[in-house]
Amino acid sequence: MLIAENISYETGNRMLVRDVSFSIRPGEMLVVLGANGAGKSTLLRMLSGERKPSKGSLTLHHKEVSHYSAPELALKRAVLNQQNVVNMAFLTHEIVMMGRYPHYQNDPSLKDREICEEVMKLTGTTHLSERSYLSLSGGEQQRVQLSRILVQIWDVPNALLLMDEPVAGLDLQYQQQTLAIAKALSKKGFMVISILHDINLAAQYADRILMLKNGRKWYDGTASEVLSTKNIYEVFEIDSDVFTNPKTLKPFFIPKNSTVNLSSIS
Ligand SMILES: Nc1ncnc2c1ncn2[C@@H]1O[C@H](COP(=O)(O)OP(=O)(O)OP(=O)(O)O)[C@@H](O)[C@H]1O
Repeated sequence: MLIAENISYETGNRMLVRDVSFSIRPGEMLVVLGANGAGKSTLLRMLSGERKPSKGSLTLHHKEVSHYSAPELALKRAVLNQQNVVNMAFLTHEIVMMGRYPHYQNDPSLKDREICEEVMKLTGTTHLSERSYLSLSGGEQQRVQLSRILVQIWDVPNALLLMDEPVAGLDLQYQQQTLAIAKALSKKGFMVISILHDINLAAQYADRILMLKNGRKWYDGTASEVLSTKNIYEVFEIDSDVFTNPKTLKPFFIPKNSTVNLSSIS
């Protein structure tokens, strides 16, 4: 279980995240929504252990995240960042195997190789295996990075999977596929926390949604509880209609035309 109690992050006299509390159990998928600059990535960096909260308590499986060593954390949680910079011409399968580094000393075992094969099949990247990572398209690179973090925790019970905009740059099929994989892993016992910008995808996949505004937790609940026209306006300053999808009974969001003043264009 991951429990955040009043965690804040301050840098240069600026509070980027303020007094956020929530918890997530194995089996749950939590989506974090909020406008640009709301503090979503900063929150995720605290959850991953990359940044230590300036205040508050953050425990993973009953132990403060900051008390885990880096190798210990690598065996408990995996992080898909917004940007993954790779400068060297690694082959795709080598990038994926990097996710297994925490699991072996010198050479990967048969199990490590089998996990990589299985995950690459799942993410539709097997055919890219022998290609140079640098020659891949943006969406293909994103799927390879997803594979890398999935192999890291594939065989770890109750692992924490953190994803910062995992569907950015993916086509419609792979957006659905990526979130379906994340959801299936949560049902298998993972704790999944993902930042998304697409409200309808959030409604479709999240067990719970955390809405952030100005670094604070604004709303926390199921899609039906938090995704209303009023709440969306408060958090994103956008007018919308929110209907109930008759098939899924989940909220369905349609934005209204932007009210931005375009007179300087005409
Ligand atoms: N090291 C830093 N020093 C000062 N300000 C920072 C620092 N890192 C982030 N910020 C600011 O903190 C705020 C929150 O940033 P963060 O990346 O967490 O937002 P976000 O919600 O993930 O945004 P986006 O949707 O644009 O990715 C932003 O205004 C950002 O400019």
